[in-house]
Amino acid sequence: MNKEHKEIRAMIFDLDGVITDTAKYHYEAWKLLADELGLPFDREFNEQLKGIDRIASLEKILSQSPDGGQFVTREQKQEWADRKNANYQLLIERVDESELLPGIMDLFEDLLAAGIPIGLASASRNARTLLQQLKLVSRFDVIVDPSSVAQGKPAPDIFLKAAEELGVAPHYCVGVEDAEAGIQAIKRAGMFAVGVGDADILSTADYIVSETRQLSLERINSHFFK
Ligand SMILES: O=P(O)(O)OC[C@H]1O[C@@H](O)[C@H](O)[C@@H](O)[C@@H]1O
Ligand SMILES: [Mg+2]
Repeated sequence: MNKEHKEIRAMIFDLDGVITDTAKYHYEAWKLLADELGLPFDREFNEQLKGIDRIASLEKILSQSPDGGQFVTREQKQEWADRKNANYQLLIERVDESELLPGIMDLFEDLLAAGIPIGLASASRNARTLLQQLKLVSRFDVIVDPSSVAQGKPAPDIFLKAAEELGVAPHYCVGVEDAEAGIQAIKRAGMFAVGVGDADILSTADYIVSETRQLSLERINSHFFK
């Protein structure tokens, strides 16, 4: 592709840990369940669960048990996943606009002013509820339902679906993520990946900031054009 014609035509966001700090509530909700099941679980292990859907996350936790969780039935897994989700829904009940991460609203304003559409590519089935609580639903041109894609992150499906629904070719899209699995998904989709968080964990991103307050359209643009 001719570099001179390269420009950002869409920005596609993850939700948990990028727009709002719900990543901490996912951790707490899994921790409660893991403690009940007597399974080891800490913040370091939790890093592997970021971006990963509910059942796949549970399976990773169960893989820590002596038999690797291989004899757990589908029904039992569903029951535990539902229990984690009930824990999580209690924790997010009171989330409102005050829990928007710093700099996100300014970035959305800049995107709006520049006419760049915004998509949501969250693995969470609670995403729409959270966007409602954050009063953000109308900000998004596209919200992909994670149950509508065949494979979760790190597969590229959800980012590709967002780009398709926005009508923008992937190489004109920027994806923003706080999880390793999410960065992999963006890269596999052929998009420019912005990582928010630890540079060691997100090392395959094209541009990394440690906090959302450092995100700006101008800075992302200057790296996109490199
Ligand atoms: O259980 P939910 O709300 O559908 O979320 C699925 C996944 O959504 C992702 O956004 C989170 O990073 C994961 O931690 C979470 O497991
Ligand atoms: Mg995330």
